[in-house]
Amino acid sequence: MLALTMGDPAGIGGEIALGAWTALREDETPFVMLADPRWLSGMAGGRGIAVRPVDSVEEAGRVFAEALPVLPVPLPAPAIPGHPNPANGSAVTASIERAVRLATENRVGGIVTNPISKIVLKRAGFAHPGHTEFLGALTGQAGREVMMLAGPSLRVVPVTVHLSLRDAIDKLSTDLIVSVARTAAASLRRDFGIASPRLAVAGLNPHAGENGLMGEEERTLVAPAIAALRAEGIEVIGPLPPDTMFTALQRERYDAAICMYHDQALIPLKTLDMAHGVNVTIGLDLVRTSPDHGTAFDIAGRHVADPTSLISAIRLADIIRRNRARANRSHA
Ligand SMILES: NC(=O)c1ccc[n+]([C@@H]2O[C@H](COP(=O)([O-])OP(=O)(O)OC[C@H]3O[C@@H](n4cnc5c(N)ncnc54)[C@H](O)[C@@H]3O)[C@@H](O)[C@H]2O)c1
Ligand SMILES: N[C@H](C(=O)O)[C@H](O)COP(=O)(O)O
Repeated sequence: MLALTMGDPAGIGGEIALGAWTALREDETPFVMLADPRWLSGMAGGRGIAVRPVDSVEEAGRVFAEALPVLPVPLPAPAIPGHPNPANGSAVTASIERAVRLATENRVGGIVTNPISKIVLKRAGFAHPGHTEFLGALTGQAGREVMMLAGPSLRVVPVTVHLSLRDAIDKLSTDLIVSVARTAAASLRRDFGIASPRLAVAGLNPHAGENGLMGEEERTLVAPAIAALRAEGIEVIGPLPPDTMFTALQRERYDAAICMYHDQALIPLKTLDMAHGVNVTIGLDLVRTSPDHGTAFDIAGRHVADPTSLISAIRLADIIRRNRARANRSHA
């Protein structure tokens, strides 16, 4: 059993959750949603989908084939599609907190999060840049969390995440590149079952600096990180020119691309296959995945949102849960 959070109730989270339940109800990956059942029922009625408030994870397991089970998290204000309201921020974060608690108490095998709006939550007093950092704090493992986005033909791991480009470049360091890449290699082994992971590290500048002609960071920051990783026995190539490292031919050479900033990583991933991309938090004991898109306020309420990325996220959370259980058994 997995726990699915509510996300911003003015976004597409409810719609795609109903779509995911329809696709997965006969599957072996049941989930329970932590949300306001009245909000979900309002959306589900017109689509002939049943939503069932439940009191426990066990009850959720019993009803999953017939109805989308919901552990109630009441919304303080009405949810209007496309019009986010910071007054609902407390319920959005409560849903995440309860899901994490269920996971840390081993009542669920992992959590899948629906998209939140960072700016709306900030207006509601939320102190974290996004889920990734919030989950580190909630699990008592702050600083270990790393973002990976995984698609059918590419995995990317940004070294810096929700920062302006200027701040991201200032934050880059050899130590940070090494620690993020190390976490990625460990996750590829434990979560994705790749015994000898191959990493590719991107340069920061055009042409990966071209020997200092277009920037020094490849020589001063990235190359020393690659040397340190190789010294630890990790297979690494780079610094690669960022404009060509995502071609089909280049992608054959590695299992994950370590990227210097958010868009260097996420643009190729989402352009190649947004529907099947999944955001995975690696480095924590918690299993957490999420669709690779946001709240999509522009289409919320129209019932045109594609649930494929959420379905992929639920399936991947279950795969990671199983891979970790297998790895733990073989180490026992
Ligand atoms: N995991 C998360 O919580 C997460 C991830 C990304 C963005 N966000 C948040 O989402 C908000 C909106 O961000 P954005 O506009 O940059 O990105 P977005 O992914 O919400 O939307 C970008 C475009 O893609 C479309 N789109 C997104 N998901 C779709 C789906 N499932 N089916 C069909 N079309 C879809 C949208 O309609 C929009 O045109 C921001 O507040 C951001 O913070 C949250
Ligand atoms: N950077 C992610 C994306 O653009 O898809 C996203 O904002 C999610 O961040 P969290 O998982 O930390 O909320």
